[in-house]
Amino acid sequence: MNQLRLLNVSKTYKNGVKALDDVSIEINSGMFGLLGPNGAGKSTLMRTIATLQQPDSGEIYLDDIDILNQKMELRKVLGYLPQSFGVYPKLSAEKLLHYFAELKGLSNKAERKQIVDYALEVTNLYDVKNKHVAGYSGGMKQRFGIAQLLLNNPKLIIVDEPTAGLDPAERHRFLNVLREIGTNHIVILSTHIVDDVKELCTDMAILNGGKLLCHKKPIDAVLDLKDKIWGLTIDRESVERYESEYNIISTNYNQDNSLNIRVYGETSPGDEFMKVEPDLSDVYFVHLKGDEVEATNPQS
Ligand SMILES: Nc1ncnc2c1ncn2[C@@H]1O[C@H](COP(=O)(O)OP(=O)(O)OP(=O)(O)O)[C@@H](O)[C@H]1O
Repeated sequence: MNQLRLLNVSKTYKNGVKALDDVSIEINSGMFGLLGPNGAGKSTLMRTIATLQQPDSGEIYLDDIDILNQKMELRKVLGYLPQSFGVYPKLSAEKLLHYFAELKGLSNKAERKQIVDYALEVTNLYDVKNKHVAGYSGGMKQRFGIAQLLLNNPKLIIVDEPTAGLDPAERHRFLNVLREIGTNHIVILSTHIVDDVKELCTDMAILNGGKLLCHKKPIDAVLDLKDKIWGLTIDRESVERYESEYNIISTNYNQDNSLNIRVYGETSPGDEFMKVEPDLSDVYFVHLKGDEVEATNPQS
């Protein structure tokens, strides 16, 4: 069982943006979702763990590897899929993987074939292994990225917003690949898509403005909101009035002139509201909203 530990990690960019603000967290084997809006600091955190940039302060350990001081040790057991990656030559997926495996020092042909076949199978690319990677769709390229990092037999896999540009079918396939490898590695998936975490992750944290707002199993985080989410359908004209009177955490427009609002409250906000089952989106919005309120009234 592997464990990643971050202790008081902070980073302020030269322009004054505090991208990481005293982040401490422990992450164990399995699928971990790091959820946050654009600009939350997710990429900064992923790149820092991947040793691609240095924090201003803090410590990071993967088991007994001191990541910030033993970069090469970490890189040997790391698989990192960045938000966007390079251009591929016109080579088949299989040839390219053999080439990468050779670069990694796997000189024994039989061993190399075994790991390349495994990587192609896990990522569902075996049937298209003879096609040029340059001609792959976005989703296939993402899966190829995973195949490539599996050659390392990594203990820690980091994927930074991998589903952002994928169509629903490709996204589904990609998540299935992650699900498959998540069982025996630490896999950290950064995303702003709540459903990615909902469908996949056994543990998660929410990051906003460089701060960790919540670290919980999705199932427990949803349970915490039981009996605290209230729904109501209103017409569009009344939106502003409800917004000023209630703690609305999300709104969903219907095809007619109405919209469904969801309100957070320990008790019913009013007779017209109905108690609704909480879901992971509620968890996300309740935390982001709470953070916003705290930022405007820091002393309360
Ligand atoms: N090299 C940099 N120099 C200055 N500011 C930066 C730099 N990189 C990121 N930032 C800022 O730091 C904050 C966090 O950025 P980061 O890319 O880590 O967030 P993110 O959660 O990954 O967002 P996104 O989903 O948009 O990629 C943002 O305000 C961003 O503008």
